[in-house]
Order: sequence, then structure tokens, then C-alpha cells
Amino acid sequence: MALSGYKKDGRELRIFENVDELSCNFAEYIAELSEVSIKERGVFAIALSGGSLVKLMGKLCEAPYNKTVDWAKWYIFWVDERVVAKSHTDSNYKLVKDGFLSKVPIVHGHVHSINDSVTAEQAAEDYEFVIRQLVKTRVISVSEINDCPKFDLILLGMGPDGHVASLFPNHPAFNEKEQWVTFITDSPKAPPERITFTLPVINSAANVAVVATGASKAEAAHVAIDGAGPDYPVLPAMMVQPINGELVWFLDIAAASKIEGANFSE
Ligand SMILES: O=C1O[C@H](COP(=O)(O)O)[C@@H](O)[C@H](O)[C@H]1O
Repeated sequence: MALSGYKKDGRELRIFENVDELSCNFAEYIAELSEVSIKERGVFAIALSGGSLVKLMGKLCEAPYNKTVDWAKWYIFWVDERVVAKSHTDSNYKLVKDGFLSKVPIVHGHVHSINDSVTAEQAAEDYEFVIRQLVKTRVISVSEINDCPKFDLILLGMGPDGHVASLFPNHPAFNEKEQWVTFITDSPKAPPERITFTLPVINSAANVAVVATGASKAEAAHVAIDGAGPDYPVLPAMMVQPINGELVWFLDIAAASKIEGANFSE
């Protein structure tokens, strides 16, 4: 049960005493959205980030979800990826494969990872092409507002600097409005070469979750949720504002400790 769950400026904040409780609620949230989407559209198109998020999805691989979720209808994408071999320890694909995909029966052909044998620029172009084909066949829905893909769910982690996906503060990729998938070759966090969904794609999703745990994320969570002060750049995390979708932040107490008005009584 969340210590605190409330709406703030159109986004729902769910704050948990510890990561175990957060993980339980997070799994329930994903399973419920999967059920709704499969009922409405026959498929569930979910885009995952890497980082600490993947471990926090662990309960989905356990009972009851391993048996109750309709895994055959899931289509998997990556919100961002490091341009390294799929077997490399820095690969978000490898992280998700080892921590999630290898534990649930998702159809191999429904797993859409990047081409890791080309440049970052080409990988971004190829990945956008794949997504465009799947929008045409409506495996991925389309936004009613713009021509962007409308993923059923986008899962984002947040770095201590307030980055989401591979959109970093003060980096030009953060302002990309035309492409669905862009690339960077100078990521402030290693490895330098990455591809990433752009903000218009993230903000066109039907549902977006941002997950942040630990004290190192407290300042960025405060700035992203309460708004930037004069000393702060605009953080990518604060620009996550789905146009026509639902946004939920999942935080543990440590990450939520600086949020104004966060109420930790049950
Ligand atoms: O580099 C990345 O970092 C973010 C945040 O990672 P975390 O370990 O601090 O949660 C992650 O969401 C992104 O996918 C990844 O490429």
C-alpha cells in the first residue's frame, strides 16, 4: 500500500515505504494496463527503459502475473538504448533480457530491439522505421493529436541529473521535435553513443510511468515535480507531460523526501 498517493498538477504520485512495496504496486499497475489494452486493442505495446527500473519490474515474473498476464499479446520496445553489442554489459537489451524477457513467455518476434551493428545515427533511423511499420499495422496505436506513435505504456527511469530515456539536461536531443527516435554520440553518462525516443513520442503515450528510488534522486524528483527554481536548468523529467495520457510517478520515501507537501502518513 502506498504511504502516499495523490494527484499533483495532473500527475499521480505513488510514494512507498520501500522498494519491495513499490515493486508490488508497480507490477499490479503494469498488469492492469496490459489487461485493459489487450481487451481494447488485442495487443499491448510497451516501451522499457534500462537502469534500475528493470529490477523493479521483477514481481511481474512471479505469481500471479506469470500465469495471469497474456504475454503472447505483448510487444516490447526500448525507450532508449546504448549503441553497443547486445551481449555487452552496457546494453539495455541485455539488461531486460536477463532480468525480464528470459523469465516470461513473450513471443520472440514481438521483441523489437535496435540494430547493434550500425552507427548510432543509422540505428536510430532503422528503429524509427520499424516503429513506423508497426504503427501502420496498428500494433502500435497512433496519437489522435499528432502523427506520433501512441504506446500503451512507456516506462521511464530517472537519473540523479533528471535525465529520462537518453534525454539529458542541456543536450540538444532533448529539444528534438521532428524525429520519433534520435541519436547522441556524446552522452554525459557512459556509454556515449545512444539512441532515444524523443519527447513528442514519450508525451504521446497512453500511459507513462516514471520510477525513481534512492536519495540520489531526491533533488531531481523535487525539481521535476515541484518545478525548477532559478538555479536549475529545465530537467527532461519535468517535461514528461503526456498530452492525452496518464502519468504516474512511483517513488520510494528516499526519492520523495524533498517533494513539497508529500504526505507520508497512511
Ligand atoms: O542511462 C540510463 O539511465 C536511466 C536511469 O537509470 P537508473 O539506473 O538511474 O534508474 C535509464 O532510465 C536509461 O534507460 C538508461 O539508458
